[in-house]
Amino acid sequence: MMEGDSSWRFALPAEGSVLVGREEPADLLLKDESVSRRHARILVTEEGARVVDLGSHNGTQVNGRQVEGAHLLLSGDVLSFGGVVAVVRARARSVTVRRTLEAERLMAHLREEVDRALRYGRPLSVLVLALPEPVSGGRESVEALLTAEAGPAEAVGWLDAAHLLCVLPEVSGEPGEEGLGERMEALLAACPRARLGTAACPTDGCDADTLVAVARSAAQAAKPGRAAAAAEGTTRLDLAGRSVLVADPAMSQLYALLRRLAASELPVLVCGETGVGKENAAFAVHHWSRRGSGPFIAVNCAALPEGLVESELFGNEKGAFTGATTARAGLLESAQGGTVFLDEVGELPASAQAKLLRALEVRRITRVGDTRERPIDLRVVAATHRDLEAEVVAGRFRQDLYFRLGAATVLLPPLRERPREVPLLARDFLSRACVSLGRPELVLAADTLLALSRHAWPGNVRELRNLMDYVAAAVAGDVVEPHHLPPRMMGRKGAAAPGPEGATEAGRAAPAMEAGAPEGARLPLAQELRELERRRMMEALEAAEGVQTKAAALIGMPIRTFSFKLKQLGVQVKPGRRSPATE
Ligand SMILES: Nc1ncnc2c1ncn2[C@@H]1O[C@H](COP(=O)(O)OP(=O)(O)OP(=O)(O)O)[C@@H](O)[C@H]1O
Repeated sequence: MMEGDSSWRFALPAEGSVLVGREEPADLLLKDESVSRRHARILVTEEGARVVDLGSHNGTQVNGRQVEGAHLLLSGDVLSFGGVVAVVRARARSVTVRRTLEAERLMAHLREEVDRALRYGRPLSVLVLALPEPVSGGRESVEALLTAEAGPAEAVGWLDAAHLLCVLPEVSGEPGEEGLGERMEALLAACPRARLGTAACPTDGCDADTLVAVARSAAQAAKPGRAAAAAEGTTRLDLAGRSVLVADPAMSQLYALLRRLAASELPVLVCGETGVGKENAAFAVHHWSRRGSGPFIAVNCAALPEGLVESELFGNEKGAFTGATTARAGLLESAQGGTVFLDEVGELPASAQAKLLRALEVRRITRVGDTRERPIDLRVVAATHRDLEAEVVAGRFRQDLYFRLGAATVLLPPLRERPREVPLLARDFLSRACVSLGRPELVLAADTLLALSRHAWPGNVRELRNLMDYVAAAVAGDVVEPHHLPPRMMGRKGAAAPGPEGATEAGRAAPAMEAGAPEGARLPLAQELRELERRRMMEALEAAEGVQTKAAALIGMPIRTFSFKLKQLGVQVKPGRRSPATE
């Protein structure tokens, strides 16, 4: 939820009704003036969650469109109640979806297709068509076209009044690919102002909700009458040399909030688990603020040497304590004109908390051992992985300081709740690690992407980055296979890793994978089969002098599957010559 200057989280019940409004007895109580007393109702049943506007003054919108009737919510939907914005995040469904409504039936079908694609290593893509307006004429012409064109294995239908979903098994999502290119052209011919977005499994996601969310943001990024692939729904922020990838809809909203906050002088409190990207968020506030050209001083409050916390923060006079041989400016003073980032602010001892509060109130500091006050001109951005409110209740953190620092609070979601960003960040970190080691690029095998998508990431983005650094240094071949990943990433006896929200129906049914087998140990059967397939494909390519159609025919594999698998194996066939480049 993004309300005013802060973001927070609201968990929907597994089943029941949630009244959204500005006054009691609302279950989701919003203070923003733009919200009506009784604004909307969210109904959660085993068929999913739906939102209904209750005749509110400023309306309820989903993805920028006014809600009419009961609107089904999908993961990644951006929901607004007046000026309050929420991003919908689906938890894994443990209940079977009753196949009554079109969108639910489609999603259930997609789940089955994702399962099949992952289980048998088959290509699968989804295509989302976003209509400029939910006009019935456009809808009918698209429907007529689809009925005439749809292949037997394809499923098509409306996600909502403005979004059409096509599930395309055996399509890998390559631009201009046979089957996909014509379909997109035909759709755009029927609906010239629509936007198209595509996403492929497992490259862009390993579960149905993620694939649809990715394809929808790609469609949003496309120009009217154009198509965009998943990568175009991703933003790379270049913050004075720091590169931050943002693809998850909640992260996009949060970065938009950070940009708005940057324009003010408010202190910002960034909350989230360790390694989730809090420092990047703090730096973004600094970079986009009028202080952007000033210093950004990051202070890890948990790492300040005990007994020296105050002199480190506020500086000291010569002789203030044993060892203070010279007068020294503290970290706050060195952030003059810029921003001080107080990481792990919850770890500050009580005396430093009191002194910090005073410094922020009077905008002056006093060095340890000094009596003079010195003016400071800085902005504070603090971060914590703790629940500071609970720390206040427990008497470990000053309430007045909490109020001061937390004027605007931004809660960053953990990586396991941003499934879209896992493959993106993994590829990005891996590619950078390869460049810095001066080695050729590595490719993440489909099963490796699947394992990454199921991992719970307790160390969040940092854990993923470290893993990719390790993989770049340790893997000798061209492809990162699941057995290259550390054993903790994989479940015992082939069970999926217990990613609490990440495991899907498809995931649970996927084939067993084991990792971390010692050298010389037998490979799991699935992997042995992949090795064999790879060898046969390479032999066939050699025998066919690099001509893929011939090679595929030699081993009796459909050409589409052959080129999809080559791509997954990281074999680049030069255009024109069509011969493998990596063997
Ligand atoms: N969206 C992103 N794109 C690229 N890199 C990222 C992203 N988010 C985090 N990282 C990288 O992941 C690592 C951890 O991020 P960061 O230090 O910001 O996390 P943190 O929440 O401040 O961690 P801690 O809780 O330990 O202080 C850094 O190397 C950071 O650059």
